[in-house]
Amino acid sequence: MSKTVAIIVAAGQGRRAETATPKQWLRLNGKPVINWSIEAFRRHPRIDEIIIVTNADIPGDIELAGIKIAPGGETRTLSVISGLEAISSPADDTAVLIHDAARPGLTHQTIDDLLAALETSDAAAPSLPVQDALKRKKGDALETVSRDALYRVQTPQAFTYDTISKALESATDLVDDLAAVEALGATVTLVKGSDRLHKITYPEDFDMVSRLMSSSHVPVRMGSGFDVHAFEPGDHVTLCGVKIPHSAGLKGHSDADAAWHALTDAILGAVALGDIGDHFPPSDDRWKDADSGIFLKESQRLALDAGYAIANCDITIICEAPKVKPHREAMRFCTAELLGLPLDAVSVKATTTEGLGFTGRREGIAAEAVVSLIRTEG
Ligand SMILES: Nc1ccn([C@@H]2O[C@H](COP(=O)(O)OP(=O)(O)OP(=O)(O)O)[C@@H](O)[C@H]2O)c(=O)n1
Ligand SMILES: C[C@](O)(CO)[C@H](O)COP(=O)(O)O
Repeated sequence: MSKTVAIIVAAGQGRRAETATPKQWLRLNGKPVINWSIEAFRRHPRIDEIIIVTNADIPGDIELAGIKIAPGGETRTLSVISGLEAISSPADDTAVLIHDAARPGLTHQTIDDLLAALETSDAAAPSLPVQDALKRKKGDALETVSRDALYRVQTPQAFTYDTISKALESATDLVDDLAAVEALGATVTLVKGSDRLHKITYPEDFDMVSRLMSSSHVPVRMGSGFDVHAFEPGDHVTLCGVKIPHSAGLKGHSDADAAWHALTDAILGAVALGDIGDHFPPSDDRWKDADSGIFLKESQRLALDAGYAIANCDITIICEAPKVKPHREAMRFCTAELLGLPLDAVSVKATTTEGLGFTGRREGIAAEAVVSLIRTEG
């Protein structure tokens, strides 16, 4: 597949949800409903382009960097067509994932499953079995409908560009996008859907989706991080943002601040958002010689977006030299100031390994960090 594009349709009025502002712009578990899907796509390594379809003025707290906006249509289907028209230089085999903004519970597992299914099918979608008994009204009577081979189908629905653009050519109002390709006899794979992908449709859905997405809706979360950098020729090391004179430097793509890297990983770990390498890959030139304070601040922002604030952190630096103690207060101060925390919420400690191992042989510095986060709302 040449590239992968995510289209998030967000041009609906949300009438059934009965809210003054359409549901996709309301906050859920700490951020706007649509942000959950934007971030799931943005963080997925295979998504090359994201398009949001809407006519609304998008609220300022939605991060739109690198996202294209396409105009909404009268119906969901017309909005999807508008999104398809906005794709930059599509090829026949461009993979297109079409997703409802109203389904915030998207996970990378679903995206992975859909893209894998698309390798061998024209289309793929997440689906769930029907659990309840199904009845059809026949006048005043009821008849039972067999559940065999019946599925509830969710979004994202995945297609090759060639398949979906042809299928929707003259469509105007379909129940979903699969309906268009089914009519052409295309091959469709159903992958495992999930309860947390439930669509917010009615007022009670907000609460239900919030709970489904927050199996981790706990008041306190913990995270731990660990990092190592090797020595190289140089005259200082940077730890917790403080330049410490030394007979060697630390080797790394960024400023090699092992202490702040460990703390960044601890924060990301506490909210299960991957690790520093996922967000700031060493292959990205933007992070060459970067101040690691950027990574730390961003991890704090991501945690806040997920509804958690840093309560306290404890960093341990492991090396024979340089001596950390004379710089410990500056390191605490620098960390507390960057994160806007009281000084007594930041601990920095140091230890040697008694001459043992790579730190004992003075080949590099290791750092570990533990952090606790507290819920900011809900
Ligand atoms: N003309 C439309 C209608 C719907 N949608 C989007 O399609 C998704 C699924 O639609 P639905 O839940 O029906 O949303 P609404 O149309 O907003 O809801 P309602 O039917 O209750 O008004 C939503 O993300 C919605 O914003 C869209 O982009 N353009
Ligand atoms: C596209 C969809 O979300 C797939 O389940 C669903 O068909 C939308 O239906 P709605 O009636 O427009 O909410």
